[in-house]
Amino acid sequence: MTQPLGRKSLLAGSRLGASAPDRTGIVHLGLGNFHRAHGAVYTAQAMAAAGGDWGIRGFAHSSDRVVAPMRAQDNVYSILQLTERGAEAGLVDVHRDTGVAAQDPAAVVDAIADPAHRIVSLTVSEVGYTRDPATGRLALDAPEVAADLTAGSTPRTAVGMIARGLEQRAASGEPFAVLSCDNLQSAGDVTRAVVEEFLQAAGVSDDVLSFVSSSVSFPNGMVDRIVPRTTDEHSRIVADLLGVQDLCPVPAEEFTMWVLEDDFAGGRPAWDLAGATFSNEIEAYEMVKLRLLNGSHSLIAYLGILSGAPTIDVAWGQDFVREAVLNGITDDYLPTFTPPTGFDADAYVSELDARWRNPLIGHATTQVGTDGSLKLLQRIPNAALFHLRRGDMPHHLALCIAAWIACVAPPAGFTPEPLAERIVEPARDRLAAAVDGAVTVADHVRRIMNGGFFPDALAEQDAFTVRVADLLTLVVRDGVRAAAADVAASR
Ligand SMILES: NC(=O)c1ccc[n+]([C@@H]2O[C@H](COP(=O)([O-])OP(=O)(O)OC[C@H]3O[C@@H](n4cnc5c(N)ncnc54)[C@H](O)[C@@H]3O)[C@@H](O)[C@H]2O)c1
Ligand SMILES: O=P(O)(O)OC[C@@H](O)[C@@H](O)[C@H](O)[C@H](O)CO
Repeated sequence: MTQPLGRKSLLAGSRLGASAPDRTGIVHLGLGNFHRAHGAVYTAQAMAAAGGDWGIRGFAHSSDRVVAPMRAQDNVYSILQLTERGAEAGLVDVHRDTGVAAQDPAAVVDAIADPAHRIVSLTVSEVGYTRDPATGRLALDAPEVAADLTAGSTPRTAVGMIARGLEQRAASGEPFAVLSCDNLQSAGDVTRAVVEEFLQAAGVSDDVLSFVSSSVSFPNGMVDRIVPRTTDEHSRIVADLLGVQDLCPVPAEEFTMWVLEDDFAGGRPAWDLAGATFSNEIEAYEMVKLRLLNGSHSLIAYLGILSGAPTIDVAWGQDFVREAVLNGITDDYLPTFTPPTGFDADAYVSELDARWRNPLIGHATTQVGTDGSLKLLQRIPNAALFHLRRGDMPHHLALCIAAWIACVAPPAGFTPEPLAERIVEPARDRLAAAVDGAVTVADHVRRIMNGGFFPDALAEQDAFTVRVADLLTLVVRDGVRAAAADVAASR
């Protein structure tokens, strides 16, 4: 009989952060699995190595799915590391308080304003930045942003809560850092831009704007660890390994990486002692991660879903997927950026192969394929434009978009594998409205490419739209393997 997990229970395995004080120095927005297996672990390790009042006050965005079990076990939880050698579990004890932003958004605003806190970190997913896909700027017309900007309202979006928190904080003048840990290109710069756009639209004083520009830093960074959703099986393995019943364990691969700009206006934990790298080459690291890993991940996911593969390792085990992805890395991604000093592309790709092959991870293709309308923006347009502006066709990037459309906005008469229905796609209704009445696949694709789902610069590239349409036609008529074969033959 296993006992419930909590600070007072008998604990087995390694426990990170056990000696941490109760004071909190970091506010975290987005208490999902990634933060709990990445930033939280680095912070616990940094505190174990060097101390500091860096305990985390964590907020989930809207549901208590994670918060309720976290609270029931004193905010302690386990990481289940799924390695080629088998599973290993350890406990993380670094969250000192948890809550749900939607239930008490004012608490988030106050926590950001509280001078004791020196960092707000974010894993709110690409959706959480409330940006307009066509312009990349804060979506001032989106109903949730407009509501946050209404005078006297309590903000509910992540950007609104941060902006109002900084507005309050300006009174104390205490320096602060806003640290995005989402898969965004130039994550810090993007976050600063949307927060400042919010403050300007809200008509705050010049003093507040000058506080944010001079005393609040928005470091850029690259985050990497594959962290799937938790299943009952993960809980069972943790119970076996640790002898405790954890209600919210987090499964994760062994690999972990964090590269950051060292620009924390109010100080930071000793994350370097926990294995994080501080570098001035963040953009280069981001390119490697967002294009080679995330861009390829999307292609594996959509080709996998269209061929009935439920997980990344199963999709990756298919020759046509491996061929498309590896050729896509060589032809379409690697030429588009200057990698960081000392980067070894062959070694990186071989490590990716091992990570995607890991059968214990069970990373659902539908999880990776979720929110594609926002994720693909980080992974495809800039790389595609690099080639198109030189007169070259990035066939694999076109294939990725065609496969995404086949999954989430299939043309009339085409029904993708049932897995496709499990993809959470916030733009599904808008996509359906855009293609309503389309008579040909070419028309279907043109309406999407020109419908505000992609940056205008990509929408203007007619040849790319035509190539996406050709590939979608092949998917519909002959299947996804035929489309991938056409891409292979076009190299
Ligand atoms: N899981 C991974 O492998 C991984 C790896 C690297 C980076 N990331 C980054 O972390 C993000 C979260 O991943 P996860 O695995 O924790 O996912 P998750 O589904 O467990 O958590 C998503 C989090 O985003 C929050 N969120 C969702 N919509 C929001 C909105 N509109 N506004 C504010 N918050 C919102 C949710 O409350 C939740 O905390 C990813 O989108 C990605 O940017 C994840
Ligand atoms: O995390 P997302 O939702 O942005 O994208 C899904 C995957 O591509 C991603 O989670 C990777 O697993 C991760 O970025 C690896 O570090």
